[in-house]
Amino acid sequence: MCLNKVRVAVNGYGVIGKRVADAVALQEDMALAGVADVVHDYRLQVAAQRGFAIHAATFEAEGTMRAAGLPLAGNLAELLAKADVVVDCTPKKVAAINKEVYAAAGVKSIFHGGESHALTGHSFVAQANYASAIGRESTRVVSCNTTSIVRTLGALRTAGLLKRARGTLIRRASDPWEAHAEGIINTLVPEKAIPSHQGPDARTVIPDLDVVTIAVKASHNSSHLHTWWVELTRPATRDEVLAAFRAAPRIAFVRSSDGLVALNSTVELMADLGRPRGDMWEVALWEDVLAVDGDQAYYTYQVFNQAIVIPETIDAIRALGGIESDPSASIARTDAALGLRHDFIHDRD
Ligand SMILES: NC(=O)C1=CN([C@@H]2O[C@H](COP(=O)(O)OP(=O)(O)OC[C@H]3O[C@@H](n4cnc5c(N)ncnc54)[C@H](OP(=O)(O)O)[C@@H]3O)[C@@H](O)[C@H]2O)C=CC1
Ligand SMILES: O=C(OP(=O)(O)O)[C@H](O)COP(=O)(O)O
Repeated sequence: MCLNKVRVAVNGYGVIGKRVADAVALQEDMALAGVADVVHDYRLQVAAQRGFAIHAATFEAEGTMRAAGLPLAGNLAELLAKADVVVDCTPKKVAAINKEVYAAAGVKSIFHGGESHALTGHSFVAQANYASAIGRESTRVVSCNTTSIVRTLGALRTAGLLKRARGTLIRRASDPWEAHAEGIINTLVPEKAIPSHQGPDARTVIPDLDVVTIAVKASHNSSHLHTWWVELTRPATRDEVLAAFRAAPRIAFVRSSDGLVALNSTVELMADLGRPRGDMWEVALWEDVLAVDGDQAYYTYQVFNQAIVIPETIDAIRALGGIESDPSASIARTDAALGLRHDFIHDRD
């Protein structure tokens, strides 16, 4: 570590990588060593404008990036030489090949939800298992959907209320930047396997969760929506269930009565709040769409997939870097630096 700051490299400057780079730059205990990628279009040109040190991730990319006029600071090996931790944000299945490269360079590595649990043997959601990641060589920040599942079911579990949960995930078809290249129009596409992979994936973080998920791809690109039916350990009141969610980090209540009636409403709200890229890092849980009937609870929330894993990634860097042993302290530090809220409209604190 350098002057007690963890030096962080980001490999893959796409939807997740560019947000990780910005978030790292905001942390007082981290320094962004640079970013690497293989593309030379507007995405990396903007990174150059932001003053980030840009590296070519492959030999082939070096020539095309130079030819496009990108100010290259070096190759991937040179980036790794000035980093303590690398966050791999390359596309699914590319990342796995990189693991040995990182290990050989003596750099700790963080992967994302497109990779398997087996790649690192540890899957990360800060509020659930930060402590077991401290000092590890690598971990995997689970996907956006799985992160939301662990945050919300973890909240009910911490309150002693969770028996079993069944959820339906209505997934966005593509990310906005690539909507021209792939997408679904005027239909819904059920995922072929039940359970969909997110429920089992949540068990890589909390092994004893009784959870089943079904997923459907829909023809929008803004974010995901989950509906849940949860059997509680005992009859409870609506207020008790709300209190369990309120006590957990990174869950923000939204209300239809505030005009927040759909996925696009919160997307608009984030823009109005001046959030970078309109990002929502919190799970947005509809307070007035939550019902409890004896030992059965029903609720709905939104997962802004492009940003929800960013706070977790920052905490994972702190855990692997070994600079913070208290999970709550890391979560608080991350959330303050990024500006997470418990409620976007009303003062809940
Ligand atoms: N998108 C999302 O909402 C979420 C994604 N994730 C996970 O995050 C990870 C990254 O996904 P995402 O950000 O969406 O991916 P993107 O496709 O948006 O970005 C990946 C970037 O890495 C580049 N790249 C391709 N090959 C290499 C390589 N060999 N070395 C370096 N860079 C390379 C890509 O270039 P090119 O475009 O040419 O391929 C692209 O610029 C995945 O594991 C994904 O599952 C997790 C939560 C949410
Ligand atoms: O939206 C995502 O990726 P995608 O490009 O596979 O749709 C997030 O990584 C969530 O993926 P998940 O559906 O595996 O939880």
